[in-house]
Amino acid sequence: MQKNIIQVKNLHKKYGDFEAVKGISFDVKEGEIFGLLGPNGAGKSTTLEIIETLREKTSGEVWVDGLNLDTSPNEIKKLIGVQLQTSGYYPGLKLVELIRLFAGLYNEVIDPYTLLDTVNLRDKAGAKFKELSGGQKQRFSIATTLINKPRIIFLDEPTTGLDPQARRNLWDLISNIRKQGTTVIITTHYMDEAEVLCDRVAIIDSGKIIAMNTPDKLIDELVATGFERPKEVKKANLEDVFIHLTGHVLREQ
Ligand SMILES: Nc1ncnc2c1ncn2[C@@H]1O[C@H](COP(=O)(O)OP(=O)(O)OP(=O)(O)O)[C@@H](O)[C@H]1O
Repeated sequence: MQKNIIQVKNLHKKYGDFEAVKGISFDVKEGEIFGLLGPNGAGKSTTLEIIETLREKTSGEVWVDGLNLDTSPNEIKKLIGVQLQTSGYYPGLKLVELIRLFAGLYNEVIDPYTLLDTVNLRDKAGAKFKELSGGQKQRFSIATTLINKPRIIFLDEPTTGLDPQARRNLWDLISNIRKQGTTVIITTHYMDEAEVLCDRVAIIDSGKIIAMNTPDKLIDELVATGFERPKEVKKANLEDVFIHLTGHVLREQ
C-alpha cells in the first residue's frame, strides 16, 4: 500500500467575499502523477499554491509527508520543487548561471551540466534564458524544480502553448522524473495529457471536486451510463497526422 504523501482535508480559500475553493479533500500517493483538471478559474492554481506554502488558506488542513502546513511550512518547502512561471527567470543569465544561482539559494551543490542532461539541454548550457524556445524554457523550468532534490514537484500547466512534439517531449520528461521516485502534481487543461500521464485525476469545477479516480475508471463510469460519442471516431486524428509527418523527435525551434 502506497502511503499518502499529501493529504488535503476540507480546504477553503476566499478572496474577499468570493470563495474560490469550497471545501475540497484529496490525497496524493507517494510516487504517483496526480492531475488537477478543470476549466479556467476552477481553483486549481489556488489549491496548488496553498500546498506549495505560497498562498494562505482560509480554512482546512494540509499535510505534506506528515508535516502540517500550519506548523511546518519551512520543512515542507525543503521537500517540494515548485515550477516558476517562465517570466520568473533573469532573461540575460546563461542557463548554467541560473542553475548555480538557484542551487546557491537552496544551499545545494550540483553539477549544472548533469541537471541540464536530464532535460536534454546540455547543448544550451551557455545560452541565455531569453534565447530559448517555449518548449526549452518549460524544460529548463522543470529542471530548476529538481535542484533541491525534492520528493514532490508541482507543475502548473507545464505544456500550455507548446507544439505537439514539445508537449510529448515534456510528457516523457515528466514520466522519467516520476520513474526516479518523485511524486508529481500537475494541472492541465489537456485531457489527452492527463490520460497519458496521470495515475489519478481530480476534476475541479467552481472550487469543488466533482470526480476523482484513474482516467480509465472515469471513462468506464461514463460509458456505463450509456454514453456514446456522437459519431464514429476515426482511428487517427489530425494531431496523429502532424506527428507522423513531422516526427516525434526533439526539435529545437
Ligand atoms: N489573488 C486573487 N484575488 C482575487 N481572486 C483571485 C485571485 N487569484 C485567483 N482568484 C480567483 O479565484 C478563482 C480561481 O482561480 P485559480 O487561478 O485558482 O483558477 P485555475 O483553476 O487555476 O484557473 P486557470 O485554469 O485559468 O489557471 C478565479 O475566479 C480567480 O479569478
